[in-house]
Amino acid sequence: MSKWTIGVIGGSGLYEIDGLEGAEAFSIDTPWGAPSDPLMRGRIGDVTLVFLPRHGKGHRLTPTAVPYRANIDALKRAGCTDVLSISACGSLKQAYAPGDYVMVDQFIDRTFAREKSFFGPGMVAHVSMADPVCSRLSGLAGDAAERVGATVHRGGTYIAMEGPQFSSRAESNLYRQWGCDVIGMTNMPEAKLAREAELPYATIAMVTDYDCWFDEVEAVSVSNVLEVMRQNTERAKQAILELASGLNGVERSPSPQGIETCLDFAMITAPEARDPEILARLDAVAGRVL
Ligand SMILES: CSC[C@H]1O[C@H](OP(=O)(O)O)[C@H](O)[C@@H]1O
Ligand SMILES: Nc1ncnc2[nH]cnc12
Repeated sequence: MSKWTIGVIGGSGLYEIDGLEGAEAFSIDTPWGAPSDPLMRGRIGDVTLVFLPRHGKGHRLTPTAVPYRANIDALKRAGCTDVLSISACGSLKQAYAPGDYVMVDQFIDRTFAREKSFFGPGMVAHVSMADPVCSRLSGLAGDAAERVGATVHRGGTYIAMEGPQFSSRAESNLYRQWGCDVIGMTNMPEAKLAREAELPYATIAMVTDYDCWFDEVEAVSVSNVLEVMRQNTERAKQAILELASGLNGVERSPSPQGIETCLDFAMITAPEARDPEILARLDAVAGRVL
């Protein structure tokens, strides 16, 4: 029977998870450097969870400095079948209030100072990002969050900004005009890299603030983000455990969107033109097809 191994990337305010059977910390080195922190593996029944705090324990890493490639490669090497991100975000819509969860299904990537691909000169690949989120994982995570009492909005566009500064009011209003629902600094290039690694990815965007467009409410600051996260972290942890409990004993079939085989249609470099050094670095991410 095929089992679930869910990688969980914890965002701001979520640096560890407890309540797992057989929990053990472990380190993985990758061809892309070290991940943000040692990983933690544990089980709920026959479901394995692998936890990684995105910014490292103590929140050492800026959104720009998060080693996104190493993190995704490490989760792949750890045997993850799926990756769930938990992220703090600002709301760009009045109806998405602080404390609510948004099950993001689209992204706009406005980051510009990050490595965004495992591929490059000597091994070129173009994966589709038309549907960047695994709808099955997102649906299951949203259901689990609802079961532990969260207000969950299904679907939403997350705009990823470079940061680390928050947006100006003009930017915040522009993103609203673009139809974005929430804003954060980390889900790109994470979602792109997960797709390149053929890992179904979903994110629970936990609204912590109204950014700075809403004149009736104080503009975002770290202290209001952390205050909402403090109230919400326990529920986020419960949602993760509830997701795993719900999948205990459930056979895992491949993602209905074909994400685990997306590299079949993505690689374009002729075999004789491939650079062996890059191929060696792709052993975990693209080993299935190389
Ligand atoms: C502490 S507020 C800004 C910070 O929070 C979000 O991070 P994450 O997605 O890891 O929860 C946001 O993207 C910024 O990095
Ligand atoms: N308003 C906001 N902008 C960017 N990242 C955030 N993370 C939490 N709130 C945010």
